[in-house]
Amino acid sequence: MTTIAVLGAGKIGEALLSGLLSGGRQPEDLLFTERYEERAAELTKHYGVRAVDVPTAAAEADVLVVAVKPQDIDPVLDELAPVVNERNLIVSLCAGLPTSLYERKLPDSIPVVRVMPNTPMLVGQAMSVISAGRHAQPQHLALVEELLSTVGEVIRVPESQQDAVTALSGSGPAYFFYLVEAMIDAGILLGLPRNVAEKLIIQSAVGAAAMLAETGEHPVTLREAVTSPAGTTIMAIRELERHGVRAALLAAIEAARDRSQELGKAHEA
Ligand SMILES: NC(=O)C1=CN([C@@H]2O[C@H](COP(=O)(O)OP(=O)(O)OC[C@H]3O[C@@H](n4cnc5c(N)ncnc54)[C@H](OP(=O)(O)O)[C@@H]3O)[C@@H](O)[C@H]2O)C=CC1
Ligand SMILES: O=C(O)[C@@H]1CCC=N1
Repeated sequence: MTTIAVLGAGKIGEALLSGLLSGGRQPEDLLFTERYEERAAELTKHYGVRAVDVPTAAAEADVLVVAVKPQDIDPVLDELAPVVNERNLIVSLCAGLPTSLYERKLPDSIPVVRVMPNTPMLVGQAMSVISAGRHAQPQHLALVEELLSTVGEVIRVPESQQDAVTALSGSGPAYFFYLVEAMIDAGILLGLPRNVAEKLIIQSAVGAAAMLAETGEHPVTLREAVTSPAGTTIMAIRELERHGVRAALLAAIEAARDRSQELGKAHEA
């Protein structure tokens, strides 16, 4: 069985550990590193997974998943450089960081796969997007695909598309949560009790997502089916257009893409 070490078990690292366990991996096949002992002890207690240092992770694990913030990558690379070997595959989850950064800082020929996952991984519904670095072979991509397919959907894209992917699906769940939060506020504005507003909006979101996933219909067709002539929905759509919501989304996602590019540039040679 492949042993996987998660370097930096924060929000996404923990989601990965939790998702892999729910997907059938055994705690003894997983390892993690963490900066603070208290956090490490908490995770070990909860998941039964062992906390280790970086040399132990490199010696025992086949796959090293880097899940620290991009701003924290330098010390991790310094720790990894002397201990990684040809049996390790590096999988980077870090927004913006190119595979070339790892290839430059780590010994020759270490295979690197860049992945942009998202937090629905916690419930087995991640969208993970993977790209091969210079030394990653088809078997490395296949291994990463196999691991991540236990926690959601996986597709491959050229690495040049990863900043856009980060802005769309990496950050994407946050936009939906923001929308849900705003719609619940609207329910409060209209005088509904909070628990009722929450139930209505969350089930509407779940139902809309299921229709998108299961009918194969275009979102425009699905929206048109809700929008009756001279009815209620078109009045709401007119206000969304008047307030520039579509333009705001385009600008927001472009800004997220730009930030991903900037995080990468901060680590250029
Ligand atoms: N959150 C998300 O939805 C997604 C995040 N990502 C990417 O995943 C990465 C992690 O993001 P996220 O989980 O949100 O961030 P977090 O800050 O929650 O997680 C990072 C974790 O790494 C720990 N850490 C930092 N440096 C080290 C180190 N040297 N050794 C061991 N552990 C260390 C941090 O500890 P401490 O708390 O002490 O700093 C923290 O627990 C980022 O690169 C991000 O771009 C990708 C897709 C989605
Ligand atoms: O906000 C971030 O930078 C990370 C990357 C994608 C989602 N969260």
